[in-house]
Amino acid sequence: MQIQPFKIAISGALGKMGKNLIKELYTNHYKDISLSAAIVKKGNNLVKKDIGKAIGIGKIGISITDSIKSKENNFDLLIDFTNPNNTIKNLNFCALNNKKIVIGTTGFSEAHIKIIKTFSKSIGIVISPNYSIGINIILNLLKKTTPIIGEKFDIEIVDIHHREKKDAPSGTSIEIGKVISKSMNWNFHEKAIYSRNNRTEKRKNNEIGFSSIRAGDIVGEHKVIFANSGEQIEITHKATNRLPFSKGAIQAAQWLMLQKKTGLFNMSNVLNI
Ligand SMILES: NC(=O)C1=CN([C@@H]2O[C@H](COP(=O)(O)OP(=O)(O)OC[C@H]3O[C@@H](n4cnc5c(N)ncnc54)[C@H](OP(=O)(O)O)[C@@H]3O)[C@@H](O)[C@H]2O)C=CC1
Ligand SMILES: O=C(O)C1=N[C@H](C(=O)O)C[C@H](O)C1
Repeated sequence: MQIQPFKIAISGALGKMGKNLIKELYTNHYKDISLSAAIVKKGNNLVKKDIGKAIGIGKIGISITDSIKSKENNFDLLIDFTNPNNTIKNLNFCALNNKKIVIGTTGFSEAHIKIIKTFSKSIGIVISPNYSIGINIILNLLKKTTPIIGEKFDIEIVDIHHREKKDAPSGTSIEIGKVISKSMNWNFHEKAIYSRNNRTEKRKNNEIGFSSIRAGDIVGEHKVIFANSGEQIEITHKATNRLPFSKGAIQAAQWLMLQKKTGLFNMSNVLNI
C-alpha cells in the first residue's frame, strides 16, 4: 500500500540515536518522510540552531527546539529515543494531540509499561527495545527453539554496551528473557536473576540469568547461552554501528503510518514475523 508523505519529529535529536536517525534520513532519501522537528532537552544551548549543522551534515533548514508543544501542528509521528520519564511525557502529548509514536527508549519500569499500554488505547504506538532485524529474527527463533531445550538447559543472557548506557540489563536482554519465559510458560519475574552477588547456593534449574558489561564505545552485543552438561548453544548478535536501529525505527514509522487502528505494536508486527 502506498504511504502518503508524512512528517516526523525526533525527540532526543542530539543523542547518539537521534543524530544517527537524522543522518540516515538525509543520507538515504526517504521520499515519503520529511523531518519537521528536532527536539532536545530543555535549556540545551543549541536551541534555535540548525540541526543539520549541529550534527555535521550541513544546513537542512530545521531549527532545534526544546518544546514539543511548539511543533504540535507540524508533525504526524514522533520517534523517541530519550529516557523513560521523558518518553511518558511525550506519550501524553501524542495522546492529547492524536500523534503516532515510535518508541526506542529502554529502561521502562513495569509501571511505565502499564502507562504505555493505556495510551495505546487512544493512539498507535510501536515500541521495541531493539529495532535491528537481527535481534528480531533471534527473538522469532527463540520462540520456536526454547520449548525444545528450555527445561534441560541453563539459560543465561549477556549484554555488552558502551560506558554511557544508563540502564542494565539492556531492554533487549529483558525482551529476550520475556520471550524465553513466555515460550516456556514461566513467570518471567520469578525466573529472572539479575545478580548472584552474596548467593551461597548452587544455580537452580529454570533460572534466566542476566549479566551486563559496560565498556568503551561498544555499540551493542547480546549473547543467549543455553548450557547443559557436555554442550552449549550460543546465539549472538553484534551491532557494529547504530544504522540497523535507525533503519528499523524508520521502517516502523512507515508501517505505523499505514495502520488505521490504535494499539501497541512491536517489530514482530512491523516485520510480520
Ligand atoms: N530500540 C532500539 O533499537 C535502541 C534503543 N536505544 C535506547 O534509546 C535511548 C537513547 O539511547 P542513546 O541515543 O544512545 O542515548 P543518548 O543519551 O545519546 O541520547 C538521549 C538523548 O535524549 C536527550 N534528552 C534527555 N531528556 C530529554 C527531553 N526531555 N527531551 C528531549 N531530549 C531529551 C538527551 O539529552 P542530554 O544528553 O542533554 O540528557 C540525549 O541527547 C536509550 O534508552 C537506549 O537504551 C538505543 C539504541 C537502539
Ligand atoms: O543503549 C544502547 O546503546 C542500546 N540499547 C538498547 C537496549 O537497551 O537493548 C538496544 C541496543 O542494544 C543499543
